[in-house]
Amino acid sequence: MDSVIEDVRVRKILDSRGNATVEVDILTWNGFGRAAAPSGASTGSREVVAFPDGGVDKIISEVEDLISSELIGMDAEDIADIDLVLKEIDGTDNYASIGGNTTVAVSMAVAKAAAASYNLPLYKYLGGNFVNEIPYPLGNMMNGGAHAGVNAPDIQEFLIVPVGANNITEAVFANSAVHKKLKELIQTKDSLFTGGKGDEGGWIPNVSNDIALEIQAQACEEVGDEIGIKISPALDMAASEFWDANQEKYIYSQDNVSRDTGDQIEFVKDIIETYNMIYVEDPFDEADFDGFKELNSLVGDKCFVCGDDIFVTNKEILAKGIEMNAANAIIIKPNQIGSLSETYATVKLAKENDVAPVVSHRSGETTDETIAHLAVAFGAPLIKTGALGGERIAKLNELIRIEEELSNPIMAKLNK
Ligand SMILES: O=C(O)[C@@H](CO)OP(=O)(O)O
Ligand SMILES: [Mg+2]
Repeated sequence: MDSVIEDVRVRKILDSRGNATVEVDILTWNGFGRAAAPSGASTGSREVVAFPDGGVDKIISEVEDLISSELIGMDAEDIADIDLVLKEIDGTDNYASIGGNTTVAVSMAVAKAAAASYNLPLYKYLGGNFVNEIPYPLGNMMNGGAHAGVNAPDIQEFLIVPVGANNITEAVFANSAVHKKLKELIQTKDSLFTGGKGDEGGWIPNVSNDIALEIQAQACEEVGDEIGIKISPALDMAASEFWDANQEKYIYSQDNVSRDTGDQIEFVKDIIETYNMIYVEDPFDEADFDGFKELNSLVGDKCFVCGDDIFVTNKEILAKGIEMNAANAIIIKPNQIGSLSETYATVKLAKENDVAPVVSHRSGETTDETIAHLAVAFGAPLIKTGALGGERIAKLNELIRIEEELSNPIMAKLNK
């Protein structure tokens, strides 16, 4: 009764890139939930469709009433049933008619409304009373590729993990200290540096991939020494973006170098070993399960080899990855798959097979803080949600609040 849905509202709002996205309100007898969908720039080809032709305007004019007439009267606690209803309304297998961004915003708002109906925070409603692990934040320090402009490195994201942090506050401030340090270090290498930032708040330096890697490591070391905790470098290469299928090569335009798959395996392995990288995401094209498998067998004991575009939060595709031992971590982005229950199914399969779920933002975000709760509820060891910028700190500051609420919080175990 408390959680029976009484009203559904869908509105068009801005995302951090200035594009339109949907925000959904769910009102129950005794609660309220609001969630907004993010958008990617370097998307995997097998992600569900974000919006149909006609975009958010079509959702408001044609789909909102359809959804609200089905959902009003249903119990927000029945999230899986509601997700099925959304799938039926859509009628395709990739949310092509009403958009995975629409369905995921509804699905997350429903979960938040259910939690609020019982006066519970979302992480506790979904994860139970015993959850107490806080994920380490993968902080975004420098941007290249699809998240930056011309003359930037080809590697999309130079990330860090403050692995020695004892709590989330220490962790997020370590990340912001490295971000500040990098501004100084970039200035010594790039005389034309304007202080420009990419979509996720990392700096955009006009330097080679190698120099970016060097100053990333230097910043981790210097700040780590200053504050007395270990900080490890990490990457999201988003290699599908610079894989040339015709030439069968990875094209590093900034360095004037191209590498075939064998060279790429060597190159990435060398980076991981030289810089003690704790995490490398999408080091190969999304179709290259063999490249992933090879790298994972070489470095998987000391480094998270994480699949994003390759798995697109899809349980069936992850099952193939598990069978091949292609990765030991998976990016979890609810809008890649279109609903909370499908997201959970993928997380469950990952955890059952020792594949670490890494809950993640998108490059186009809003101030929605839901993924902070999902990361804690799912027991994710890592959360990827930038380091700075209003839409990024919305999640980080929510983690600080969650940690404060927990009676015996501990940082997650990374086992690397
Ligand atoms: O590649 C990624 O992991 C994400 C987020 O960092 O980028 P996008 O949202 O553009 O896919
Ligand atoms: Mg990625």
